Amino acid sequence: MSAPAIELKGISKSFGSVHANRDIDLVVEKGTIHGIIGENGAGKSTLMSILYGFYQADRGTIAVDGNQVQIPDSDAAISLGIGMVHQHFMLVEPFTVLENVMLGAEGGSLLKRGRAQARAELERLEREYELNVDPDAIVGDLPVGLQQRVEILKALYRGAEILILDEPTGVLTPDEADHLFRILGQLRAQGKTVLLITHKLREIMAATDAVSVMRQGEMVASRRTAETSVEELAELMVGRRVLLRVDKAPATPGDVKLDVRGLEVVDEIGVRRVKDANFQVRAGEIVGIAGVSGNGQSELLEAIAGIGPISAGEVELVGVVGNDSAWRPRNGLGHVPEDRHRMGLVTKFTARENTILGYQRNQEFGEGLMLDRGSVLDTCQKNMEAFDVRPPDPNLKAANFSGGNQQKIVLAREIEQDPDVLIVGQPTRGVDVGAIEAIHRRLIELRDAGKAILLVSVELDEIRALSDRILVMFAGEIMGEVGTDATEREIGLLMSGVREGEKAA
Ligand SMILES: Nc1ncnc2c1ncn2[C@@H]1O[C@H](COP(=O)(O)OP(=O)(O)OP(=O)(O)O)[C@@H](O)[C@H]1O
Repeated sequence: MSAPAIELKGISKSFGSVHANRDIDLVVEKGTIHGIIGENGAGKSTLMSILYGFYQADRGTIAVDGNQVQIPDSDAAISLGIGMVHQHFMLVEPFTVLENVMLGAEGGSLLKRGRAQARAELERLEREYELNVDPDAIVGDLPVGLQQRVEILKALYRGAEILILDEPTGVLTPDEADHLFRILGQLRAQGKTVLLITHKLREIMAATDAVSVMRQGEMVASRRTAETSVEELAELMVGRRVLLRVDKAPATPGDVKLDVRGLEVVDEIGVRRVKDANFQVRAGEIVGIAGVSGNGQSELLEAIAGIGPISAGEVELVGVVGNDSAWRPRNGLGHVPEDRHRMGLVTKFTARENTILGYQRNQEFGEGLMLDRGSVLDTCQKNMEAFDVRPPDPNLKAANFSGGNQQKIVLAREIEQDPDVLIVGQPTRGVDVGAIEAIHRRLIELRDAGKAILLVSVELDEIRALSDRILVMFAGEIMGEVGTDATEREIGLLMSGVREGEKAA
């Protein structure tokens, strides 16, 4: 048997007092897809960053193909055949696909190939791995699924034999995710090795050969995928049994709290993103909006939250305290935006500062221009406890929390303000199974306490588990409403733009 593609021994890494990685051993066999799972903040991204030369381990050794190596920077990783597909792509948007693939590969013999040869090589890679993208397309114009392919092509162009993917499906539609897994299968068939970080245990079960589990900086288990189950993996990750379904009593809806009438959103180039949306959300119910991402849900959510344009129609918060002011967060409307980096957090600010983002004018945080620092700190600590934010350090910059813990900071801020109406976009994106259980339970508690909740999620399972009624959006239009007993197929048809009566036609 050949040497493992990667063998890590005793890898440790601390950031101040945080032991992000403790004495980690890991063996990844060549020609396999190896999953890495673990709670938010378990240390997965840190470990992969060490392997890619972003961070240096404090202790421990790395062997690639049986040879012990040093990886001082990402150039060293690339020359060892290690490629990384980042969660947030590192592409130059105004450049073409070909230019992006060539960029940074200029140094060595790669550029000497010249542009024509580079194009030929790119086209060969595209054919070999089903990675079709137009080499002359401008990267900024491509949807995220295709941008991700460019990242993969870029790594392969540099000769990657080992590919690290950090939560690659978080931003993809289900079709794009399926295609990605076909590509990963092709890579494996050609003898390449894939390291896949994901929170989606179903993806682990469907796509990987082996899986390793991290918890609080340690590697706690490795399994062959065929010999484990979703339940066992969930328990290994969080150290306790996890309820993988949501228990809830039927809703008892009260008065209408959110009334959306004839809402239209037209974007700056004249495309109707939301078409004549009409619906209501009552106190004590969760209304879910299902749909493949990019079908107008984001624009709808932003229009209702008062941060996106409304071209026609009305959004009324009925009988909600302070509804006369234009300042939405004080009006009893909480908003968890879909994109926590763009809208939910200021990553340069500390967790404490992020606790009052958008709420800084609330009286409890001080009068006029004077902030009551004690009260802000107290709220931050309470929020961190309620949502199990790790580490519970109010003075840590938002950027230095793991992705899932950043999400918890945003959720805590919006939910703990006790709004009458809560609109929530992708609440569990990048969040681990244990935290998903807690977030789902909290949303149900809020519903049962009489809050009106509008939920947008591209995870159909999540929509079905939480919602009392489901609206399905397609191409900006609400195609129909279904109850919680609707089958996946029924919802799937509406999601692809087919109404019940239209099937025969
Ligand atoms: N640059 C940094 N400075 C300080 N602390 C950091 C830094 N990078 C990571 N950490 C801390 O190290 C720990 C591990 O974080 P890491 O991002 O590796 O977790 P993760 O398993 O990838 O989590 P997630 O699933 O939420 O993305 C966390 O407690 C995090 O706050």
